[in-house]
Amino acid sequence: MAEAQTLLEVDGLRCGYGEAVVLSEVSFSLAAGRSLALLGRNGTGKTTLINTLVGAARRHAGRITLAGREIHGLPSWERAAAGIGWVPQERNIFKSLTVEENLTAVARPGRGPAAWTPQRAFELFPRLAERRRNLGNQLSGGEQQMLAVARALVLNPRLLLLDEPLEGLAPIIVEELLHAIRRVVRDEGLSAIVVEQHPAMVLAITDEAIVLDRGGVVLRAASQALLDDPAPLEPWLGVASHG
Ligand SMILES: Nc1ncnc2c1ncn2[C@@H]1O[C@H](COP(=O)(O)OP(=O)(O)OP(=O)(O)O)[C@@H](O)[C@H]1O
Repeated sequence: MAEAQTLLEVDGLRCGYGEAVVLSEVSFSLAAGRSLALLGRNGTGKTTLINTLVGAARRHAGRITLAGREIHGLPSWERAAAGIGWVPQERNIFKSLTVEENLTAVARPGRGPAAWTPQRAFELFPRLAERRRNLGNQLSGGEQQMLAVARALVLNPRLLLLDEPLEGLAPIIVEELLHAIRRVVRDEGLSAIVVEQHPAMVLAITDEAIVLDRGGVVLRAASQALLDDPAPLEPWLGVASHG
């Protein structure tokens, strides 16, 4: 089998905020069509890593390469144009626009029948289709999260970054979101990095996992292997590795 093409390469990344260094040396790569769970205890720098990939935190050293192109010197909007789709923890949707306007305002044409359009996003999230004329500020937290994911999808990114997409949501919504994310990353093969503190759910929808601690990557393994035997997670996530 031919080796899958590398989509994202992070090499010797040192990053943080201002003068503060949160991650001292992070290196990993992600092949096209693969998905990665980004795990780690509270405050280990998961969000900082995502923010550095999109240009919202400070890179002190190291390289970030997307599809062979160095992007670490580019401003955020150029990274988005290069194919990075970002769903931040804060779900920054437009609250004074309708659901539909949130999608049409940012949609960018993709290639082929699998390209994401507002219509396809509504098929993925029927709850959003029902609320297409509602304003962003009339949505529940779960619906806002679905809209944030849908908005990232209609930009037709090459790489989707989801920062704790399940946090604080009701169980029924978590199920719906997981189902949708699985469809997008597993069935349709969109490359993705999914941040989570609690491994069980995210391991079930990703191909591989890395764990951050002590300023770098302390573990990398296949998600299925960690589901079968979570023991390697124990030193880094403690009891969380069971849940
Ligand atoms: N804007 C900021 N300015 C300065 N320091 C920050 C900022 N945001 C986060 N930090 C610090 O960076 C460190 C890593 O935080 P980060 O949010 O990346 O961790 P995390 O693994 O995503 O944690 P969580 O699971 O709680 O979201 C923490 O010590 C935090 O206090």
